[in-house]
This record gives sequence, C-alpha cells and structure tokens, in this order.
Amino acid sequence: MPLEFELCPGRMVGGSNPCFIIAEIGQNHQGDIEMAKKMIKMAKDCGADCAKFQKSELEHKFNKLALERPYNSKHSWGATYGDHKRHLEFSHEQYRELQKYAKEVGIFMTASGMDEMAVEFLHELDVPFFKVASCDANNFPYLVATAKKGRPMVVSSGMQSMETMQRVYKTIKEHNPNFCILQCTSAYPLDPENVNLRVIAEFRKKFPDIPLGYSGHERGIYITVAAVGMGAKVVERHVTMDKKLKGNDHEASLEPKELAELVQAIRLVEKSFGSNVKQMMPCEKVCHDKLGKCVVCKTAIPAGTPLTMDMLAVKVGEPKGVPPEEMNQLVGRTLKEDAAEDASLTASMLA
Ligand SMILES: CC(=O)N[C@H](C=O)[C@@H](O)[C@H](O)[C@H](O)COP(=O)(O)O
Ligand SMILES: C=C(OP(=O)(O)O)C(=O)O
Repeated sequence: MPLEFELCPGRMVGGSNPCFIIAEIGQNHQGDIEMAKKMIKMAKDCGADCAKFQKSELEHKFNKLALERPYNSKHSWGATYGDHKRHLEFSHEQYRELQKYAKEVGIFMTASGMDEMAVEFLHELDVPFFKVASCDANNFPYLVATAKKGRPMVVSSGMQSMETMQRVYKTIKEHNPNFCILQCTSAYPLDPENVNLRVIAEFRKKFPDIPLGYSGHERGIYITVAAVGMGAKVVERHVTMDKKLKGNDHEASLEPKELAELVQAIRLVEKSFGSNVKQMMPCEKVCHDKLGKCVVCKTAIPAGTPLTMDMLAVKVGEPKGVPPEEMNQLVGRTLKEDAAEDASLTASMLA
C-alpha cells in the first residue's frame, strides 16, 4: 500500500512530497464573509496549500439543550451557544461564494464537516478532501458515511486514545485507502508539555502505510516545524488577522507574518532532509582540504623499515596523506624512501 496519495487535484501528500500546509480559518472570520475572503487571500500569500473552514448544520451537530445552554464566555457572540454558533456559521450560498473566491485566488479550499449533514453539503460543494475534526474521530457512523464518499480524508485525533485511533484506522481503511491521521491535542492555546509529538512515532508503528501529520493549537511555529522533522506530511494551524480578536481560537492562531514564517521554515527543513546516504559531500571539500586529518610520521622513518603504530600520528598534514581510517593497514608496510619526522605519509611513499 503506497505511503502517498493525491489529497487535492495534482497535489500528492506523503512519501517525499512537500508537507501539505492547511491554514485553518475555522471560525476566526468572526462570521464576516469579507474577513473570510481576506483570510483566504492571506493564506495564499503566505504560501499555505489550503484554506479551511468549519461547516456545521447546527441542529445536526448539537442537540436542543446544547444549543440552548448559556454561553457567557468573553468569546461569545450570543446569549446561548446556539446563538453564538449561528453568528459564526456561513450559509451554503456563502460557502459557494468563498469557494469561487478561493478558486480565483488559486488556493485549495475545504472545511471540516462537523456532522453528517455538513459532510453531505461539502460533498455537493465538491471539496478536494474532507477534514474530520477531533470531535468526530470517535463518531464511527460518521466516519463510515464520510469514508464511503470516496474523497481523501484528513483525520484529527484530539481527545482520543490510541485504541480509538486504531479503530478509526481500521474502520476508514475498509472503505477508503486515501487518508491520513494527525496528532492533535484539543486545548486552546496548547502548552508544549501537552503536545506529545512522540505520538507521531507511535502512529508510524501502528499505521505504517498512511501519511501522518499534526494539527497544532500551541503558540508560535517551532513545535509545528518540529512535527515536520518527526515525519508530519500534513500540518494544520489556525490562522488569524489579529490574535487579540474576540474568539476562542485567536490566541492559539498564527498571524500572517507567522504563517509565512512557518511555511518558509517547513520548506527549509524539508530541503535539509536530503539524502540518507552518508558520504563526504562535494561542498565539504573546502573544509576537508583545510582541516581534514591524515597520517604523518611521528618519528623519522628510514626506507624499508616495517611500519608500527608508534611511528605514526594523525594531524592536519600538508600535503594530504593517507586518511586516518586507513592507518591500521599501514602497519607492516615499508617506505620506498626515507621520511622525515612530522612529514605527511602519502600513498606514493609506500613500497
Ligand atoms: C474541537 C473543535 O471543534 N475544535 C475546533 C478546531 O480546532 C475549534 O476551532 C472550535 O470550533 C472552537 O475552539 C470552539 O470555540 P467556541 O466554543 O467559542 O465556538
Ligand atoms: C476541530 C478541528 O480540527 P482539529 O481537531 O484538528 O483541531 C477542525 O478541523 O474543525
């Protein structure tokens, strides 16, 4: 089973493909479509691969009492959680407008379907892939219905156990080979000690044939760059125009400058992954010529004397002599000519 697949038209993920960077606009648009468009453009300008939203059909995501519960947080946009969420939710028509705009700008756009009805809508909208938010990772009827639609999936793992994620992997696999799983801890903002990047390595053992990734809610960019170092092939970060804005996610989000820096840092780190062949690189010649060590004569050695280890030393020598790693093989050999103390011992001096 390949470790890579086409997540968006023409864009492979996994293997040695560049990490796919999702700018999660989420609900940081404040319910304002013009702000949402600005954020799509910003994601593109910063070099992200994809702009993402969260689509809910609120009566399907929440039960009545959950919608009616008071939401007194400083981040609230309404008296009840339902009013708050309604303020932040874009209509189908608005999604079409955003999709059209993202196409014009030239960036992939998708959303997390936060309930099965939302997934139905996103399927109709023809998004390139489905994002499964952490809160639906253990929603098995949803996972089966979503996987069966046949679009690639990016599945987050916040609030879940390894056992649940193993079941997620098995369940999706039965219906859809093209998915990846992201390590995620669902706290906003997330403290470094709760990130657990080592889970990526555990996922690698348990899920050897799918790309893995990271969905981060920490402050700053370093941890996400480290996740790429640990093998994340898809990363997702919330983005904002201003971290001080009202809303639960802004503080854990990246402002444009940081997003651009994250993209740059990831691309730089990816370049540095290079080759797994350990050898002296052509670019190291200058250093080697100047500081590479070689075998020199510790004492004066008359021609014909069998060499012993205590006649030899290792120094930066001029000219460059026999490499130190071949020193053992010199024992017992003789020289064609007399060698002075401290002279480099070159191959051409050997009898
Ligand atoms: C788990 C999950 O869905 N998390 C999402 C993605 O990370 C968040 O964006 C939430 O929608 C957000 O934090 C909710 O904030 P409030 O409750 O103020 O609308
Ligand atoms: C909640 C979401 O993502 P995550 O669980 O990866 O933070 C989401 O995609 O809406």
